[in-house]
Amino acid sequence: MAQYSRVSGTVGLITLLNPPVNALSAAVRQGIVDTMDKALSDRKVKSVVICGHNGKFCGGADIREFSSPLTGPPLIPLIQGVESAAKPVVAAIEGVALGGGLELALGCHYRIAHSKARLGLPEVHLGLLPGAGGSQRLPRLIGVPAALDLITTGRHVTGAEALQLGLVDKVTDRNTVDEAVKFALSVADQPPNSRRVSTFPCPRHPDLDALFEGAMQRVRQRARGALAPVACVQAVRAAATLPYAQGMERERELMATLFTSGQARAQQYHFFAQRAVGRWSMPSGARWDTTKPGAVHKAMVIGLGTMGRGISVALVQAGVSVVAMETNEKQLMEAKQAISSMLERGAKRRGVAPALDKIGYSSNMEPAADVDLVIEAVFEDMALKKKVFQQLSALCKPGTFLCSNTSGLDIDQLASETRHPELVVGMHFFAPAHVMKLLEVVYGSRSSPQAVATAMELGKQMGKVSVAVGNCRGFVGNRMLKPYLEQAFFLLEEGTTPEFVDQVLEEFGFAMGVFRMSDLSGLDVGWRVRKADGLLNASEGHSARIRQGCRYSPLGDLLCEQGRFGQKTGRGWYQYDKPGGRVAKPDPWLHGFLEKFRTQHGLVARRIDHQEVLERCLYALMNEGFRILEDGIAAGPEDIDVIYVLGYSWPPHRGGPMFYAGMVGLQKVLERLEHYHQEHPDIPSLKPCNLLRNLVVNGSPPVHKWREFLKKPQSQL
Ligand SMILES: CCCCCCCCCCCCC[C@H](O)CC(=O)SCCNC(=O)CCNC(=O)[C@H](O)C(C)(C)COP(=O)(O)OP(=O)(O)OC[C@H]1O[C@@H](n2cnc3c(N)ncnc32)[C@H](O)[C@@H]1OP(=O)(O)O
Repeated sequence: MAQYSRVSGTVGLITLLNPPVNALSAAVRQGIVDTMDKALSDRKVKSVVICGHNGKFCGGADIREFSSPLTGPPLIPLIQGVESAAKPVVAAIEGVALGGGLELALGCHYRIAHSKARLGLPEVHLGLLPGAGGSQRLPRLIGVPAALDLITTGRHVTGAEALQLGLVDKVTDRNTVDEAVKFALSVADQPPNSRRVSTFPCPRHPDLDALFEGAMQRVRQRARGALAPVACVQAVRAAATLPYAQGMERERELMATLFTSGQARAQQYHFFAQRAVGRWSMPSGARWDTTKPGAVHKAMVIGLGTMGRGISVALVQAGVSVVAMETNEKQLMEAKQAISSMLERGAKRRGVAPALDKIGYSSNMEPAADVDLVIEAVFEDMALKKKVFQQLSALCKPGTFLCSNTSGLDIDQLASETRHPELVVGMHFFAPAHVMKLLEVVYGSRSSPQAVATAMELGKQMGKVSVAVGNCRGFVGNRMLKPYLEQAFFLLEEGTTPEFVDQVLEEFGFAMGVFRMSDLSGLDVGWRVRKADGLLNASEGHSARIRQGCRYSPLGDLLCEQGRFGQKTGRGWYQYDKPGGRVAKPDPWLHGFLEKFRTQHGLVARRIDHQEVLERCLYALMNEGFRILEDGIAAGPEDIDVIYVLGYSWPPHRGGPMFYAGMVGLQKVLERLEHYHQEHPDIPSLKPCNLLRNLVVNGSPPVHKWREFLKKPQSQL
């Protein structure tokens, strides 16, 4: 709804009221129509101010309403009504003016913003475009290049930057509503005719064709198949080339296509899923809203390889004092330099001073006695990690939380090395740790709710989306990666090439196909794990392609034996111009090697098509996702989907693997898995899991209902 009052004698003040972000729900839209009528018909009122309740102007259209038929007054004519008002209307922008919120402000005749307010048109992240005139008014107000940037990236600008762009008329550090009311008094006698943005001509640009060609190329490269960024460029082009009314018609057409697309549904699901994962729970019944996190003022990071460095930077940037520890002197010196320059670059980007005084260094564990939380980031080796946890347990003051950045080792084993296993949790960061938004917080069977709450909260403080998951090999992300990688290897054995598999996966929307990804992260990483698991040697009398009773592909091991570790050695699944090179080129040696391998093992290469690559890789991954839900390792499909989109470059416009399974149709996923499992009975990951079968038997309910079919995990406390 919206509240109305008359202030300072002649100003009609309209306050949008819909906590927490004053989204433009049907009730709010009706409220605006009613209060505008009041203000315009009250003869004492000479000008109008629109503001938002509780220091937030407006977070945009109510996204929750998009899934049902629209009711209430539509936004486009509402904004048109504000713009054509005969009395001057001023938007008082505090907190946020996003999406439809900024479009409403663009319909006002003046915009006054707090310097710290955030303004933007982030619809592109929801699979949409600014569909209430934003794509047509913004270029008219700030010019085509700046509008293209804001609309295609969805980035927020501060009030201060908005002033530079010409998006707002005035910026203040004082009370924005008071300033807007003063401003409204000062323009009360000026007819707003010349202030209607829709009547502005679009500022001329010397070479519109080149500008739009360049923009289209850039968005297509980044979009990975998403429709919205492309439609955003098309809509702005309409603003630049057509009269306003025709531009609005084009905006409507493009919006209608996006609005009804599966992509918009997927991206909106992802928006809410990112927020839902914050409401975590544990099998014990402990929950986010009943558990208080411990305070973390000072933390220690142990091991300053790539991960430890990134984690240290993320902590310092979150305002936590850090002791960064590394026993290898050379590594320590290099880390100091690298961390300082990362902090300096980050501070420059954010326009603040680098907090170099927040970090100290040590070559021994002693400082652990004085910290609230430790994050161990040493080499991925259980014996080494156990030793570190034993030492920490002896050194740390009571109550210090002990966290491991392991990417898949058993948290319970680490906890059992300490005197207080309840203080131990996994904090699985993703590289680069100061950039990537995802954090998997892993609770073991004895982790206390407070330890989980502390890690979750610390992740949030670092600007991450934290997802709480149970303890199992590989946790959620890497556990699901295993069957996906396996299928890719098997497909090579059966006749395809790394280039074809990668092409199919990249066309699907992954930033990198599985083989390019594996070259980037290093083939030796998986090799070491397989070695530790005793998988490298075939048992006597068994085929080299069977290990521990299941089909196994030794291809990765054979490459490692040749010293082909990927980008770092200049050779892997592809070849590179030098060690450390980044441009992957097909490698004739690799193709010959695959042929030889097939001959040696009596395999006849067959033609493998796009559909088979996609189905075998993705459906095996999804099937593992269903198993994870069945095992209670993830509390719901949203947890898995957020992990995959934010940590494994799953395309956001496909929602995440579990959401995508629903889009494809659970029945179809089940049938195809059954088909492939029949063809390959020695690959257990292709055997459809019970939860998937159960969901299909129950009519394939939509993803938000799946939790009803999950067994309540039993408390192990
Ligand atoms: C059949 C054919 C028809 C075709 C024609 C259709 C034409 C339709 C015309 C429609 C006109 C479209 C108009 C417009 O262009 C579209 C939009 O405006 S889309 C919305 C754009 N806005 C955003 O994307 C902002 C989203 N929100 C945020 O980024 C953040 O929430 C925030 C505002 C920056 C605040 O961040 P925080 O303080 O961190 O808080 P949270 O993020 O945790 O949010 C708190 C709480 O609020 C919920 N929420 C936030 N924004 C919205 C919203 N816009 N709608 C609904 N709910 C919102 C959020 O989910 C949290 O709640 P929780 O999920 O935790 O319960």
